[in-house]
Amino acid sequence: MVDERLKRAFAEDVVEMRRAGLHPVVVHGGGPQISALLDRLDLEVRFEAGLRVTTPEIMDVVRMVLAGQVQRELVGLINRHGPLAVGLTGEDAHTMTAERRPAWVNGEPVDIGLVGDVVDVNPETVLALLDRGRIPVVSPVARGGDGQVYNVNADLAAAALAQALGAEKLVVLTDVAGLYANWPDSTEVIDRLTAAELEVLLPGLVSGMLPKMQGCLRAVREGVGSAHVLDGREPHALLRAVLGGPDGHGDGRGTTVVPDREPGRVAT
Ligand SMILES: Nc1ncnc2c1ncn2[C@@H]1O[C@H](COP(=O)(O)OP(=O)(O)O)[C@@H](O)[C@H]1O
Ligand SMILES: CC(=O)N[C@@H](CCC(=O)OP(=O)(O)O)C(=O)O
Repeated sequence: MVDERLKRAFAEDVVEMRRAGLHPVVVHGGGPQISALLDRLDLEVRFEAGLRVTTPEIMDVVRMVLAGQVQRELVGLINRHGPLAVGLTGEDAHTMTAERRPAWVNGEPVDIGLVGDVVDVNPETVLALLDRGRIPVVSPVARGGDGQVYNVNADLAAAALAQALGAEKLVVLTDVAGLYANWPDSTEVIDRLTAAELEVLLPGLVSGMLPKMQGCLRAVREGVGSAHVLDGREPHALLRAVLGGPDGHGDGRGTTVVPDREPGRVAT
């Protein structure tokens, strides 16, 4: 999402999915763009357990960059192909409600400020947009029952929305080839694992991969058919994973997380 060519390819893929009769919903991030503006404003850029330490001042910047810059840009790129994309944040029509998310580092709780966990999703607005043939583009910002606005990690927001929509797939794009088995010592990608296998690996995961895989686990445990971590540096990785492949069910790249018992799979 910081490379013009890749951004255009992503928008094309989403439009192609729509044309193929699927109902894509985009939840975007923007960590690098937020960090760049914080730097310019001389505000601290700090992450704990893969989540940005978010003061009220930083929250204003997060919301401005996500809803005012990254989301607008994606909506614009998709809409080059027709009147398709409509942007919203989790705040709109209470699409997502958040609660302060605690973080633990080495077993100790750390204060990461206004970081939220999605505790409730009202998918009505997203469903209504899908019904009208639109492509919802959702920024991961949500209000709490306390009226406070929270910064939600994009992967966790996507997982919560996928769960509430009963999505067939959660697809997460990142800047590596997938979940590496032995990061940072090796770049051998784990191509497929079950929810139970992922649960075992989770405590050993660090930085941005932790919320990403927590999101994948949550999604497949809560009814999403499968979750995929793909290399977003490869143009059209999304379309290949969703429509490509000999069986029309992905091209086998990246990491796929499947529920513990896949529907239709016969136990042997
Ligand atoms: N096991 C792992 N496999 C792959 N990447 C990992 C792993 N553990 C940590 N990482 C780091 O996580 C990063 C992806 O997370 P993040 O930067 O938050 O991604 P995004 O911006 O795509 O959400 C990778 O660039 C890599 O530095
Ligand atoms: C709580 C938290 O960390 N929120 C993220 C929201 C954006 C995001 O998730 O962006 P990426 O997908 O590019 O990482 C942040 O402030 O960076």
